[in-house]
Amino acid sequence: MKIAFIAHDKKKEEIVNFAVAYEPVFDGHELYSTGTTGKRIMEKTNLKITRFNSGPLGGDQEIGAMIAKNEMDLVFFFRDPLTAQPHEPDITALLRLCDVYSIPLATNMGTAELLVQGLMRGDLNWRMIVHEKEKKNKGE
Ligand SMILES: O=C(CO)COP(=O)(O)O
Repeated sequence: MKIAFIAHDKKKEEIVNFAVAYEPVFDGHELYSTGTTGKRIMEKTNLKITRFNSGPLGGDQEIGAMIAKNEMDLVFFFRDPLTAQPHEPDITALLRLCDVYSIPLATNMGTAELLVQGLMRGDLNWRMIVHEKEKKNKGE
C-alpha cells in the first residue's frame, strides 16, 4: 500500500509518536510524506519515506497529484485546526481529492488509530482491486 504522512507543525510530535508506535506495521508499505514531516519521522524510526516538498512549498500538491492518479491508498494528515496556514488552498485541494477518489483519510489521531487497525486487519485490501482494474483499463 502507498501511505502518506503529513502533519502541521503543532501536530508533528503526534504523528512521529504514531509512526513510532506502528513502525512494524508501516515497514512493509511504500511510504510518502511532505518534507518536514517525513524528516521528523525518519529521525525517530528506521522507516524509509519518499519525501516531497514541504507543505507550504507544494508538498500537499505533490501528494495530491498521486491521489489524482489514484495511486495513494491511505493518507494520515494530522491537521492543526487552530492555526491559519499560508497554503490553505493546497490543503483543501488535498482533502477534496481524497473524497473524489474515496481514499481513506485520517485528519486526527483518533481516526488514525482506527485506520491503522483496519490496515492490519486487511480492511483496505480493496485498494488492490482498484489498482488491478486500473491496470486492466490501461491494457497493462
Ligand atoms: O504543511 C504541511 C501540510 O499542509 C506539512 O508540511 P511539512 O511536512 O513540510 O511541514
